[in-house]
Amino acid sequence: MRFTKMQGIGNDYVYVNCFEETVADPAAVARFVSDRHFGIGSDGLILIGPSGTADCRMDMYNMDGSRGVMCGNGVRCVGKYAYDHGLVPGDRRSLTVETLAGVKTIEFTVEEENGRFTARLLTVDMGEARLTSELPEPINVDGRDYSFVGISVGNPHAVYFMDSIDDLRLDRIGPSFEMHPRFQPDRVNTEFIQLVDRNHIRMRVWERGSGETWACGTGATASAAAAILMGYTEDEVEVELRGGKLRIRLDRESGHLFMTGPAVEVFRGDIDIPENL
Ligand SMILES: N[C@H](CCC[C@H](N)C(=O)O)C(=O)O
Repeated sequence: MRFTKMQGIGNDYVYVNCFEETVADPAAVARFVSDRHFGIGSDGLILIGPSGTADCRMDMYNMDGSRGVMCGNGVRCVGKYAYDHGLVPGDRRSLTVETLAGVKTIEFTVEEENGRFTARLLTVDMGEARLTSELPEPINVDGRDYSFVGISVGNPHAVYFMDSIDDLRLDRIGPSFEMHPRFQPDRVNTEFIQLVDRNHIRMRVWERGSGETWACGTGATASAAAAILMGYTEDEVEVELRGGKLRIRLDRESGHLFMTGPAVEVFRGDIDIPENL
């Protein structure tokens, strides 16, 4: 199976061009390729395929093989892949990607790299955020009291505003937030936010199905929406994550949130998928 390894501020996935390849059991392949010791190493698997309603389609699978509805860092990389690999005409500076959370429109700038034009900075219309909790809602996790803001941007997020986030042992506490009864049966992506000022927040994330990742585009979008809703920030927020920074902007007229960030191709390869996955 030919693949392309790409990352959006450190949130790395294995991408497969399903215009050319067929992946019979994406959940099993996601678990196999994501393994950082016995596979390629990634936060999951993303399939880029044909669409009847957009320039292409994105299907995203977490490290544990569970299917995600939407992936912010992933859809930027899909946009870059589609442009760089000629899935759309070279004079385009925007394209559409079909996802389980609807068709997303991406605008991008193009740079010349090694004599080729390539998309590097991309802005995604992430649509509207939907509040899924009280503002905020109290919760007890492992005997400790917290409060969270529940936000859906197609996929579910629970946003916790903390005094500090660097000392959090997400490897220990993350599963308790993901598996808390309040968020079953779907589980939830959990963001821990430290406010810097009215235009900057810092974020760490424990992702449903992937654990702590170095960035989460939908999580950054949900967190900015929560911070704006709570009155903590202005309508444009820089979100600093472990792997880099994203810019989230709320357009009050449309109610849509726009996420801007980079997308990088790391390497290409070919891997034999075992029969008995
Ligand atoms: N890393 C992704 C989020 C994937 C969400 C996935 N963990 C789920 O909802 O199951 C992002 O950049 O938005």
